[in-house]
Amino acid sequence: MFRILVSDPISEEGLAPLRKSEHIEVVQKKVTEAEERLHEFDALLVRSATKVTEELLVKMPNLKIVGRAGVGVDNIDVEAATRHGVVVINAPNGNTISTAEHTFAMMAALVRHIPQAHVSVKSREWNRSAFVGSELHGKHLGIVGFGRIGSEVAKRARAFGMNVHVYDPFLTKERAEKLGVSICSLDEVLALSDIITVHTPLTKETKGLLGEKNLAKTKKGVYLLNCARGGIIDEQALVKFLENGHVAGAALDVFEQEPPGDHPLLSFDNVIVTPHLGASTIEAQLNVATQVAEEVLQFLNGKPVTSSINLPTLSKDLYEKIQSFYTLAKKMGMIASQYMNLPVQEITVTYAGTVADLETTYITRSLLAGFLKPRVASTVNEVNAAMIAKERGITFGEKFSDQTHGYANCISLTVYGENKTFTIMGTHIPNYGNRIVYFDGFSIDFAPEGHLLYIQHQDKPGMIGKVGNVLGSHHANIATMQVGRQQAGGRAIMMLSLDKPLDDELLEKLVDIEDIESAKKLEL
Ligand SMILES: NC(=O)c1ccc[n+]([C@@H]2O[C@H](COP(=O)([O-])OP(=O)(O)OC[C@H]3O[C@@H](n4cnc5c(N)ncnc54)[C@H](O)[C@@H]3O)[C@@H](O)[C@H]2O)c1
Ligand SMILES: O=C(O)[C@H](O)COP(=O)(O)O
Repeated sequence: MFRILVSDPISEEGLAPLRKSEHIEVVQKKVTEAEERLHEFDALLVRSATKVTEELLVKMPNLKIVGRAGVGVDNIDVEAATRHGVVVINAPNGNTISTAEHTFAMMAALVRHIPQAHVSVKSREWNRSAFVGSELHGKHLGIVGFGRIGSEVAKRARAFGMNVHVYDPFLTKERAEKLGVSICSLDEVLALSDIITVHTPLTKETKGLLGEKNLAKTKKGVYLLNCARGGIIDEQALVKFLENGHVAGAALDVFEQEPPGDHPLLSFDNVIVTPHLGASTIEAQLNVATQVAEEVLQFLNGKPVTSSINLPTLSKDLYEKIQSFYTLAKKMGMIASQYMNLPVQEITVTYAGTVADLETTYITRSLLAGFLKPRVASTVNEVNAAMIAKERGITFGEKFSDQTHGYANCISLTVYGENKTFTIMGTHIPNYGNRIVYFDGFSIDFAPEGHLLYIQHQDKPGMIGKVGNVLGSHHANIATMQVGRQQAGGRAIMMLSLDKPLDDELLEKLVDIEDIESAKKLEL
């Protein structure tokens, strides 16, 4: 049974596919109400209210995936989730239109004083002269952050006859041209705009981006909007600039603390507010819930997720192409880790042939996870493998080569320990499977799976029989056997696959055979 905790209000209709599955239990409860069962859940679905902290992750040792039904993941400690091997996904597109529309509704309401006029009329007043507004037409709109929402706001602004100025340090000239906007510096946007709206994520760089220093660069009488994240416009600075009359008004959907409590901003008549409603439409909620539910189902079925924050994302198509290499790489990592049973400083993966054209980051992560698995007690997977390797002082890198050694594709792994280097090479043969074709100096050909026994010995007649005798007399059945040697009468190897794991006593008996140099078992 796969258990999912839904700790914020998420569209029931969107989650229906999860509820339908008999292998899934969906529990709808706040984290605080589910304290006693936290350790059971495999997945956690949230919006912006639940804070996914390290402390919560520790209480949820079974957690594998956090799904954010929305865009912003600033309520999730992604680094901690990565460390715990927990995949974090979001639903980045589902609420774009709703939030852009909300921004626009706020903008129109702000410059036409609609909320204030509404309250006045409801109080039985009829004061037309108190609410004279301004047109949007012909005004200069500054957009800070030109991603999904920023660009949708721009489209609507142009339809209203506004002049749009955009600041986004990551926006390419080509994309700006395609979207019909001119890229400006932040200072230009501040100086030119009658209205400024922010649509960036909340990051170290954007926190307080519109603070005292930058607000001082804006036009007197500027209107400000924040439907992105509380804190991008510094709230204290905003209070100051409202008090001195420099800022004509502000529309805020988000706050540094939510709910904002008795915040001084709420006492300004020219500040209009909504309680983080940007994504609160039936359509957006259905979209984000559906996206997250589909992703969780994918994950549950061992398929790739497409909107992960802490994993390279893969399309279904690409996943199908890399799946075999992904498995091959993991097994190669596991073999290397067990074979090189000593501290390792460096790992290099070389891709050649058709595999070199694929998303190798994913394959490398799989290899690292396979390598680390026998060595770390905590969960290790593609999500945290790179981080754990780094923490353990293991550097790793990818290389690309033309040398396919006669195969259509080839993955080589070299592991560098203090006094030993180990190289293994694998290939995937369509309709045949994964094969290891080179092992620590020997050409060989075996399938990397099951209970393997690797023996190094002198190439002498009768060695196979001696090994077979010892194994047979202890009821250890040999499924397959591959042999290799560097030269006749020199060093040779056997790679056997057995029906059952070999016990250590038997391993010692094998090493005692004359001319056997070493015997190691490899569990894959
Ligand atoms: N109010 C709501 O309910 C609501 C709903 C959805 C999204 N949001 C928030 O809106 C914001 C934008 O969402 P989106 O989906 O458009 O995200 P997005 O990732 O598509 O766009 C963000 C843009 O900000 C730009 N950016 C990053 N750092 C910047 C900086 N220092 N200066 C200027 N630009 C910078 C990025 O290049 C990107 O183009 C996010 O903070 C998101 O959490 C709020
Ligand atoms: O980042 C988002 O998607 C929005 O802020 C929406 O947040 P919500 O899901 O809590 O409404």
